[in-house]
Formats: sequence, C-alpha cells, structure tokens
Amino acid sequence: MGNAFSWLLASLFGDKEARILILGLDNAGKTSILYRLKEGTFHSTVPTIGFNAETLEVGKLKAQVWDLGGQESIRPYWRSYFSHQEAVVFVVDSCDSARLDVARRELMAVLDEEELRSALVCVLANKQDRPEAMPAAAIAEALSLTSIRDRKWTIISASALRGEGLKEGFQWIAAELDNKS
Ligand SMILES: Nc1nc2c(ncn2[C@@H]2O[C@H](COP(=O)(O)OP(=O)(O)OP(=O)(O)O)[C@@H](O)[C@H]2O)c(=O)[nH]1
Ligand SMILES: [Mg+2]
Repeated sequence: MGNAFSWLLASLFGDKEARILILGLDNAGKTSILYRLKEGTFHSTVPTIGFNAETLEVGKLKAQVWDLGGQESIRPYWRSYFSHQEAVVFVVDSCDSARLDVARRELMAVLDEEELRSALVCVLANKQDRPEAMPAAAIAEALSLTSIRDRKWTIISASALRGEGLKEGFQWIAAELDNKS
C-alpha cells in the first residue's frame, strides 16, 4: 500500500525512477560511462568485479543504473539483475573489432531473456575518440541490430573520454519511456 501510494505520487509529480542496466564485454567502457554521466569527468577505472549502482539524472530522466562487470566469468551472473529493468544500455568498444562477434552473441542472449522482453535497447558505440574506431553503422551491422524486431533499439556513437553521445543515449531512453506511458 505504502509503495503503491508513493509510486502514484511519483508518477503524478514526474519523479519516477527508471531502472537501467549497462551491459557489454569487459573493457567496453561501461564504468567510465556511468561515472562520466554521474560526475561529468572521465575517471580511470579498474575492471568491475560485481557491479556499480548509481542514481543518474539526465534531463528529466531519473534512473537507477546498474553497471555490471563484463568479464566472461562474470557474465553468467548478469541475469540476476534482469527483473524490472526498463532499458539495457549495451556498450561496445568500437576499436575491438576482433570481439564484435562475441559482443553480438552476448547481446542476442540478453535479448532472448524473458525478463527483458520489453526492455528498450540502446547500443553505445564507445571510444569514438580513437582513430581506429569503427563507425556506428558498421558496428550495427556486425551486431545484426536490424534483425531486432520485437522492441525499440538504437545505436549511438559515443566517447566516455570526451563525454559525447552518452546523454543522447539516456535521452533516447527517456523519450521512449514517455511514449510508452
Ligand atoms: N579512448 C577511450 N578509452 C576509454 C573510453 N571509455 C573507456 N575507456 C578506457 O577503456 C578501459 C576500460 O574501461 P572501463 O570503463 O573500466 O570498462 P568496463 O566496460 O567497465 O569493463 P569491465 O568492468 O571489466 O566490464 C579503461 O582503460 C578506460 O579508460 C573512451 O571513450 N575512449
Ligand atoms: Mg566496469
């Protein structure tokens, strides 16, 4: 009852918190993106063992954001976080062409999960500041994004280092959530 009432108030006053997961292979830049958005600066990071969780406010979107470790041995634990998530931000290292196929398989496995069947998908093609970065269109093709038919998705060129493309990704999620409600 208390929860239902506070949710109603939150809806009325536009203070609903979305739940967003940041997923992707190790070294993609997930933690860098989370803290770039949270603090506005680019921090050095260490590989995430477990998760980081922060509340982010991007424009009018307020979200609980979970950044999970992407190492192969940790990926089986991702599914513990899948329930009640409105969106997945899937981060790709645009310079890591050798592992794009692994990234595609991991993304498709995530999209097959029942608990995430209505989650929005925003792919961030990160590290676009580097000269060897593949363009977002090539990454979209390598990830077979056009085969995704059961949900809204987008791909955005991004750089956690320069702070580019990140707000745009979260604003896209906010706009799509507004359309849904
Ligand atoms: N040049 C460049 N380097 C980046 C960018 N984003 C992240 N990095 C670097 O990429 C490396 C990995 O970044 P993390 O944010 O720790 O990656 P992660 O996806 O959280 O990795 P795991 O926690 O192991 O899953 C670090 O050395 C970052 O400094 C970017 O936009 N440009
Ligand atoms: Mg990390």
